[in-house]
Amino acid sequence: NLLKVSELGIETQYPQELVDVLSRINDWGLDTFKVEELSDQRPLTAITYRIFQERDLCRIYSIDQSTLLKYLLMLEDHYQQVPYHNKAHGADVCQSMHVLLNASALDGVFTDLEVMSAIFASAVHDVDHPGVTNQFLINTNSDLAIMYNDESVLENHHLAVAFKLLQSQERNIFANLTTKQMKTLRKMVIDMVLATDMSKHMQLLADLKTMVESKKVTGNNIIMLETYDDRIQVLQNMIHCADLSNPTKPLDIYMRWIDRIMEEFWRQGDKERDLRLEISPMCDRRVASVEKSQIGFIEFIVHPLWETWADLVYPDANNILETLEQNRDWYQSHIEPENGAFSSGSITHDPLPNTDTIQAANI
Ligand SMILES: COc1ccccc1COc1cc(C2=NN(C3CCCCCC3)C(=O)C2(C)C)ccc1OC
Ligand SMILES: [Zn+2]
Repeated sequence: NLLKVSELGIETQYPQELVDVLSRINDWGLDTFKVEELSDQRPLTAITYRIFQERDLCRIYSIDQSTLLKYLLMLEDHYQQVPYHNKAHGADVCQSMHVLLNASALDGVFTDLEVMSAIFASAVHDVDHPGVTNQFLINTNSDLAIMYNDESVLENHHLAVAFKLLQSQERNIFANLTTKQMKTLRKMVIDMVLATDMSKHMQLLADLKTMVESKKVTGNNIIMLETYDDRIQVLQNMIHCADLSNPTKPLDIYMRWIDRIMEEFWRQGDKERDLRLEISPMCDRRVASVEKSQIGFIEFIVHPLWETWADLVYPDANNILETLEQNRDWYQSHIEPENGAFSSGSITHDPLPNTDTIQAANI
């Protein structure tokens, strides 16, 4: 088992099972929940450590393995125990990003430093998330909203926490980077994590569509990205896709993420009710329709994004888009009847959360 610990990075009573689950590190649909169970509640450390090994980043950047483990364990401990935005979500987005980076249309496009920045950004992107939205923090005059003047409040906080944890010598995984490399990494990580603010979604998607329309590829269909702006734009959309990847995963896994996000939004709704605040859209556990929320989420946000991403990296994301559409169809055919009673012979459905509902949610 000692060998296993150094290979896995964490202690576990199930080393072989964990090695087996992590052997799917390069696959879409790796079961993050299984990793969570088998790693003794260390999914973020287990997955991120495995990805660093897979990509040989410790050798390339002279990162001491015990320093990496110390940083990852400390980072993981700074994810809060909230229903959805916890360390399992961080681990899931990190592993999803790792797979997206492997698209053959992006083969050789990004440097090792850009790849490490992307993996690091994904691992840290929601650290110390309190389980409420930016709007809630603003509406309740929270310390965080005061600190960040209502602008990308959560995303600025995640970044500050992630970089502060690097400041101790025993956890500084980037100690052996040159000053220039560190400057570049820091800028890219900031740009990627800030792009996970849902209020930037429409602009990000519009820019991605423009890029797809003017897509330039090499002879063997590899995307050409000449400027920093083009390169960071692809990485920003990539982390945004990874963050919104739950509906593109196998249905049983997708459903477990839904359970978690609904509980987190409903708890916010409970807080808003107690504070006599207006309850955010779809956050009232007494009137919520899980199926309708998912259909609105996919129709208005997730599918438009993934359809455009699939165009950019065509045909590498076709299977992902296919699973998304199958999951959408499943929810469309499983909308629960209006609280059991049928009105005169026909089922009437409220219109799906229309765009002003989505707009109202300040995305
Ligand atoms: C419109 O969507 C919903 C509304 C209320 C309940 C559930 C949904 C759909 O299910 C998910 C939603 C999210 C998110 N939704 N949003 C916001 C929330 C405000 C409303 C509109 C803008 C989107 C987020 O920032 C994240 C990414 C955390 C993440 C995973 C989900 O399912 C696995
Ligand atoms: Zn996230």
